[in-house]
Amino acid sequence: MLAVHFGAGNIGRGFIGLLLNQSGYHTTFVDVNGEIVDLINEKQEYRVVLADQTKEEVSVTNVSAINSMNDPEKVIDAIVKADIVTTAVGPNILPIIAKSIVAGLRKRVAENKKDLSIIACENLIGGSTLLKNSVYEGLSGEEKGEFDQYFSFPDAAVDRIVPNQTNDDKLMVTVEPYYEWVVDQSMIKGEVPPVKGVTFVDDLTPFIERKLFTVNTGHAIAAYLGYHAGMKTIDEALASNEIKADVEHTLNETGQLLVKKYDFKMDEHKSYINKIINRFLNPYITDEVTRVGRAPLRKLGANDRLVSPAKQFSEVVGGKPTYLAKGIAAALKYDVKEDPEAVEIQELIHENGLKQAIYEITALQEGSKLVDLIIEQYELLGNRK
Ligand SMILES: NC(=O)C1=CN([C@@H]2O[C@H](COP(=O)(O)OP(=O)(O)OC[C@H]3O[C@@H](n4cnc5c(N)ncnc54)[C@H](O)[C@@H]3O)[C@@H](O)[C@H]2O)C=CC1
Ligand SMILES: O=P(O)(O)OC[C@H]1O[C@](O)(CO)[C@@H](O)[C@@H]1O
Repeated sequence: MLAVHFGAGNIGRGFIGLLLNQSGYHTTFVDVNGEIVDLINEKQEYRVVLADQTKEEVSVTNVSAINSMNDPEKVIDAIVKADIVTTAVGPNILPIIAKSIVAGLRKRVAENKKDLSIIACENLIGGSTLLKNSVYEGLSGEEKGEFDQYFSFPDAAVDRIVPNQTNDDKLMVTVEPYYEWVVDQSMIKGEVPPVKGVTFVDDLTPFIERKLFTVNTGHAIAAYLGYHAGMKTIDEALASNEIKADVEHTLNETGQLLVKKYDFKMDEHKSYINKIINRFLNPYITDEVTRVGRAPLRKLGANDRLVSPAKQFSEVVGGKPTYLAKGIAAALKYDVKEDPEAVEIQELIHENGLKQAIYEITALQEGSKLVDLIIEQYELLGNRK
């Protein structure tokens, strides 16, 4: 079996590539990082090491890689032959890789007409659907009909913390032991791809919201408040009782929302929250606040981990989501010079004023009480230490 995976980065090698290998696939990674591509082709294997006391090491074999900048035709041919296509490139890159995917799928329709699932493993709601929309953009009506017949873009939720890697061995990836990969099987046409470790469900929404609004919300709050307090890493941030309490209060807000919306049991959800906070505290992982807080414009988007639960909290639970608003305010103050999205946010605030910038970034509407709450928290936060 052949898997084509876009993005040979941390999650690509450390999570998706690992499970594909353990499920018996040969994985062809597609990436634009020439050094990583060459190393994968030279070594044909890499190591994944668990970040716990065991430091257990697993070897991932049966791998190759294509540099999509140099060999776009090879990518197309790999898609024609693939039994599954997955991605972990970052949400902003999905429209870029859609171009090679559409070319590969067109050739596949012409040559073998076999069913194929294309699964985006990114931190967002409806990632595969977003990729599908980009793929379908340039198709004729007839082509859309053919693609609908053979190709599925099931949405997925992926959860495993893989920090930036600092190993001498450039292919080795250190990962936390925990993982969860949930795929919406109701969106799959034909056979469900046999990937060990994937949970197939008929309705992904509760799973993706539970994960995004707990793991990713909690992590983002720790990152933005940590950065604001002058800290470099997540463990440093959570060593502050004040920030840890802010994370807990925020997850209590998202927890109230999730419990009410999906009828989760409160005690079970509280255990889930505790498990997540313990994952953030993993002493075998050093995770930079600038990695976890990266791309703040995306993270402040209407459907992402901060604004979406804050909006829904007011509608579903009622009352003020004070701690979510504090996290949003901290994200608006995140001014890392090396992060283009952080720079853009600061420019928007500078040029248009805070209120207009919030409307533009979050798509919240004029008159929203949440905007007033965010501004209140923004002022309370003061200057960065
Ligand atoms: N690192 C983590 O703990 C987790 C990350 N994710 C998600 O996985 C995705 C990837 O994240 P990471 O692996 O951390 O990032 P990363 O930066 O380590 O990996 C991204 C890879 O995509 C490659 N890439 C960029 N443009 C490309 C293109 N046009 N074609 C092919 N490859 C391209 C990069 O060269 C890089 O190797 C993101 O959406 C992230 O939200 C999800 C869960 C956990
Ligand atoms: O990958 P993103 O969406 O930029 O955000 C970083 C988040 O992703 C993770 O890497 C894994 O879910 C978390 O560590 C963090 O919450």
